[in-house]
Amino acid sequence: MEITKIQIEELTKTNWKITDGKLHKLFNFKNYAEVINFTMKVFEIVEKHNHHPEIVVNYSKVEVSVNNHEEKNISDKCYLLAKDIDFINNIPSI
Ligand SMILES: C[C@H](O)[C@H](O)[C@H]1CNC2=NC(N)=NC(=O)C2=N1
Repeated sequence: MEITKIQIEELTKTNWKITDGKLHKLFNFKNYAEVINFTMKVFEIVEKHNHHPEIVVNYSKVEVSVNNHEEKNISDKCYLLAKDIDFINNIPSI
């Protein structure tokens, strides 16, 4: 099922954006240790969701992008994954 406008509005409040047809968020951290800690937690929940985002890892930031591969759209699975990633990160990034 495709993501709803209400779900998009909700994710916008925690700085998720839609770029190139994907749900996208940049997470900032103090250092690489924090980056890896966060990324490992993301790997864990991704397997539970069976929905796999693109993850770009940098020294102090992690970029997460997700869409539905076949339909090339953003679905409720993307929404649920984004919510869970926010949950493990706890504090919304700028
Ligand atoms: C067969 C398998 O469940 C699907 O291909 C899943 C796996 N992980 C996925 N991850 C993402 N991001 N999009 C998908 O459409 C997708 N499809």
